[in-house]
Order: sequence, then structure tokens, then C-alpha cells
Amino acid sequence: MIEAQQLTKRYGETTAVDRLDFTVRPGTVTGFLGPNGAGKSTTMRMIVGLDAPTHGTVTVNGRRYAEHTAPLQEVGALLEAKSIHPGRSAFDHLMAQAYTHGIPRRRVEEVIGMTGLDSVAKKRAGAFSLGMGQRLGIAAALLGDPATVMLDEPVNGLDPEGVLWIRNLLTGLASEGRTVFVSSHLMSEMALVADHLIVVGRGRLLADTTVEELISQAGGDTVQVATADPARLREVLAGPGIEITGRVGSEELQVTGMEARAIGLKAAEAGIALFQLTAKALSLEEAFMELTRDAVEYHGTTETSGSAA
Ligand SMILES: Nc1ncnc2c1ncn2[C@@H]1O[C@H](COP(=O)(O)OP(=O)(O)OP(=O)(O)O)[C@@H](O)[C@H]1O
Repeated sequence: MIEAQQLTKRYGETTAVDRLDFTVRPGTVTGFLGPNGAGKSTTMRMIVGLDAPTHGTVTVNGRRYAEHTAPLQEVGALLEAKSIHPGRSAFDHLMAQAYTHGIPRRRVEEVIGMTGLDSVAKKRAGAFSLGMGQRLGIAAALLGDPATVMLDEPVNGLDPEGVLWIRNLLTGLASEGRTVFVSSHLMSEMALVADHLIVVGRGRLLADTTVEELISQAGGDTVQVATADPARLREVLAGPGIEITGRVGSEELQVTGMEARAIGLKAAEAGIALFQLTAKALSLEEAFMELTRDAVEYHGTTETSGSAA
């Protein structure tokens, strides 16, 4: 469990983290989302005591990081720019950490197996690919068998197989009852792995919600339908809580408040042929963009075209 109360970090004029209140609970994967410069890394550094808050507190399993007698057994973290001695092997790197924290060699072998590093464990870490380096960082985070696991942008630079591996690892750790806190600036990635989302922008809390809630708030239940007779389809689908939009003269309609399956069945009952019946999959990414629009540090100059709804 991670609990932040009024957590604030200022660097001179910049307020990197601004009065954040949130709780990360065990047994689920919590995504920590925000555009570049939103304050995610700074928050994570404060969680593991690498930065001191200017104001407010953050605790792991009920205590500040520095107050834990065996912090590695409480929280394992993969932070960006992890420094690993390039001449040392993965095995030696993990053994050195294990030794200084009273962790047995057996656990080092276990985490090497868990992260798929068996075949390269004796090679110099300096020769590791980005993906292998990430795996080694995760192995180090898991070394103390911690109840809380925190990873900063773990999928950055990974190939599809590596991304899938991280996804399975995270859901597996959560199903063992651990607290899993993972940052990303990619909504699409988080939507696949996280149950709960904490969204920040310019250091402020923008949302603390479940993925389902965010989807429904974003109109994720919008279904795109196309038919030769949109006017009749409108009549057939009309009802309380159902909103139907579409351009005049277009065969396409956007329906919210009714699932694709129900729309298909109603159209079939009325003998209306549908050419298209698509649940709008992009809405989650759009919701994130909308939520963080004012919080993006550097806007590009390219205009993106809005949806035709
Ligand atoms: N040591 C520091 N000194 C001065 N400013 C800093 C320092 N660390 C972070 N900042 C600033 O604080 C803000 C938040 O940065 P942070 O790295 O925490 O964001 P982030 O959400 O992790 O971004 P990214 O997704 O790009 O990693 C930024 O404006 C950044 O420039």
C-alpha cells in the first residue's frame, strides 16, 4: 500500500508535484499516467526516499521509506536511469545487492529465472540490450520479495514480446496480493494492464478512477453504425438514455447508451441491414488526451482532426 498526502515537490520555480493525495492498494495493478513532465518520476523518487518532499508525506506499507528497517523487502522499484556497473555480470550485480541486504543466493537464482535472464546471467551487464537491462532492473526490484512493486516506464523501448512479458508479470504480481504501481505516458498500454488509474498533469491529480469508469466517462460505449436507412434505425433505437448523432445525408450514426450487440439485435428485428457495427476503441486514448490537454508541457504545432460525432 502506498499513501500520499498533500505530497508536494518544488524545484525552485517549478512545482513538479503539487499537493497529491492518493492511495495505491494491494491486489491490483495501478497505472500512474500523465504526459511528459507531469511529475510521475518525481513522485516515485519520493516514494523510495530518493527525493524529499517539500511538503506533505508519502508512506509505503504505513511508514515512510526511511523508517523501514528492511526497505528492499517492503518496496522494490525500477526507476529510470538505473545505474548498473557495466563490467559486472547480472548475477554479480544481483548478488552484491542481495549480500548487502541479507538476501540468500537462492532468491537471486529465483529472480533470474522469473525474469528470463538464465542464459545471460553471467554476461557483462554493459553488453545488455535495453530489454535485458529492463529485465535486470525488474529482477533487482523483486529481489527482496517486496509486498509493493513500483516500476517507472517499464515498457519503454521494449519489443512486443517484452511488453507482453511485463504485462503478464504485473498481473501475476497483483494476483499474489502485492501492490503494483506502474507509470507510463501511454494510455493504450495502461488500459491493457491496469485496473485502477491515477492520472496527473503538471503535478496535480487529474483522475483517480477505474479503467471502466474512465471509459464510460469518455463515451467509450459509443458504437459506430452504418445502414442504408439511418432515419429508420434512429426510430428503432430511440429510447431513454440513448443518444444518436450523425451527419445529415450520411449513412453513419454514432450511438451511445446501447451496446453493439443490442443494436445489432434491434436492427435485425426491424429488418434493417447494417454495413458496420463498431464499438469505438480509440475513446480511452482520447479521454486521456482530453483530460491532460491543458497539462501537456510542450504542445506540438500539428493540428489533429476531431471526430465527426
Ligand atoms: N532535479 C530536478 N531539478 C529541476 N527540475 C526538475 C527536476 N526533476 C524534475 N524536474 C521538473 O519537474 C517536472 C516533473 O518532472 P518528472 O520527471 O517528475 O515528470 P514525469 O511525469 O516523470 O515525466 P516523463 O514522462 O517525461 O518522465 C518537470 O517539469 C521537470 O522538468
